[in-house]
Amino acid sequence: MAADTGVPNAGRLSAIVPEPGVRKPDPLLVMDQVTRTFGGLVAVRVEHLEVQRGAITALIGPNGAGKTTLFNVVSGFDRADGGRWSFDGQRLTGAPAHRVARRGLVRTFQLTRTLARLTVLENMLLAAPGQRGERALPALLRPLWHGQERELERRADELLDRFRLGPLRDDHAGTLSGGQRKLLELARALMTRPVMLLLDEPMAGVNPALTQSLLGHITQLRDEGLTVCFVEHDMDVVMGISDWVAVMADGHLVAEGPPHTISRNAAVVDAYLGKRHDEPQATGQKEKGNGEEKGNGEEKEE
Ligand SMILES: Nc1ncnc2c1ncn2[C@@H]1O[C@H](COP(=O)(O)OP(=O)(O)OP(=O)(O)O)[C@@H](O)[C@H]1O
Repeated sequence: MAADTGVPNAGRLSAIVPEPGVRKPDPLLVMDQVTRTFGGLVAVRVEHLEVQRGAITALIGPNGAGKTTLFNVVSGFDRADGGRWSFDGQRLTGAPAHRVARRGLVRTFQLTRTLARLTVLENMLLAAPGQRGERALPALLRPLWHGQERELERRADELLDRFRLGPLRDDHAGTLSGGQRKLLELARALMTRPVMLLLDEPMAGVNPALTQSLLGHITQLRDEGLTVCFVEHDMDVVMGISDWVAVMADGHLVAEGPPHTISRNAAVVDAYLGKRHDEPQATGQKEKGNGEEKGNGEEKEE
């Protein structure tokens, strides 16, 4: 089990009482009374949630539980109706996405945001200034090729090699398979040298071989000190790499604990009872025959 790997901060979670809102020994992200409503619908009402530094935390829950909305709010891609949250001891409440990213908290999206008509390398470089206005970036890219941005290119190449995308650096992102796009999304997120990653369904639509590769990369990043929180529906994935699992249902945090305790938790069983597990999301639909999956060539921008 990942919690017993001897990774210091992740391992410290095993001593904690598994209950919703429990305090962690070394919390990096702390949320209090975070609320987001849409009309009359309460999408998120999380009283207290702490994410342990240096650990992999899975955020699970049935469809519509509020997981993505919570990610959106704390990463500055959506506004909250109330509540406060801090990162590394500093208030982060209401900060816009670019400022959140600059502070070291970077998120990826359910539908990969790689831009199909840019090359793999360009996709990497446009992540570098801090994930701001991607539409403005083609203009920004030109000066990137000169002067001080060489260092960014070096970092991009290093990351592409790490994720085995080096040979594809000059290909258009639209020609990558769905799984390769997921790898590119992860590599891009690392361009800003984040402290913590919020990954929204990083394995959705990815074939088993690439899932293993992604899991290996995420575990390795944790072992290097990165904090990871990810939304996932596949319980094998959750059990395989999580140090800790937080469970949401109907906007609330209903359970927390080490992965092996979660499936036996009554509140979790209640939350899932009668609810259907998610289908893989739109990107990376699997292609029969060669075990490799292809994207549809065009990315949906969010
Ligand atoms: N922009 C929006 N406008 C209206 N309702 C929304 C909006 N975004 C989310 N919701 C609603 O808020 C609730 C929580 O949605 P959210 O996408 O956060 O759930 P989730 O746990 O991520 O679900 P899934 O696992 O299916 O992605 C759902 O009822 C959803 O329909």
